[in-house]
Amino acid sequence: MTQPLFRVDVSKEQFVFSAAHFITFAGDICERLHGHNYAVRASVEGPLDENRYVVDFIALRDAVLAETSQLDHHVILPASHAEIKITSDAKETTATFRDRRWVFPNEDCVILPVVNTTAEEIARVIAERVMRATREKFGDALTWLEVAVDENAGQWGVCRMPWA
Ligand SMILES: Nc1nc2c(c(=O)[nH]1)N=C([C@H](O)[C@H](O)COP(=O)(O)OP(=O)(O)OP(=O)(O)O)CN2
Repeated sequence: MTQPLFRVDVSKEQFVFSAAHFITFAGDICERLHGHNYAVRASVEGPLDENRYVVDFIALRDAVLAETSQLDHHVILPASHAEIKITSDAKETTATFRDRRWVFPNEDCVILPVVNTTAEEIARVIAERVMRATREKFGDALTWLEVAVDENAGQWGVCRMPWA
């Protein structure tokens, strides 16, 4: 008989983070700076442990919250975009795209290791960081971790990472 599959999902009001960003699309269209109230859901699949848990909801919740809290009330900028260039001095962070320029106080910015600050890429970064933070506690038996980021009331970017 096939074994049942188990999963836990955490999707909390506390995970909502308000942040500003802009992306490029269709080659060379660069959005204006704008904000979203991003929502986040995280899921983990695997066998049940001795508690009959996949993982403890609370541990997963706290690991996700640690990441979303760092993004709340910040401008999210891409570290690896081909044309959006980010530089920082002691005080300010400057983003440029061709002849456009945005200048922010350093403390208002979070620069993520992404090509474009899409919901999919933000989901990947959160997933990588949550996996790193929980790997020791959750062990090796899980099959995958998924993080979903909602940019605008039902527009989700989702990243599923093998628990390898
Ligand atoms: N697969 C993806 N598609 C799009 C993404 C994304 O991250 N992944 N992102 C965008 C833009 O960021 C866009 O700004 C989305 O914001 P939204 O407010 O939903 O766009 P609208 O222009 O329709 O704004 P309204 O205020 O709702 O009119 C696009 N696609």
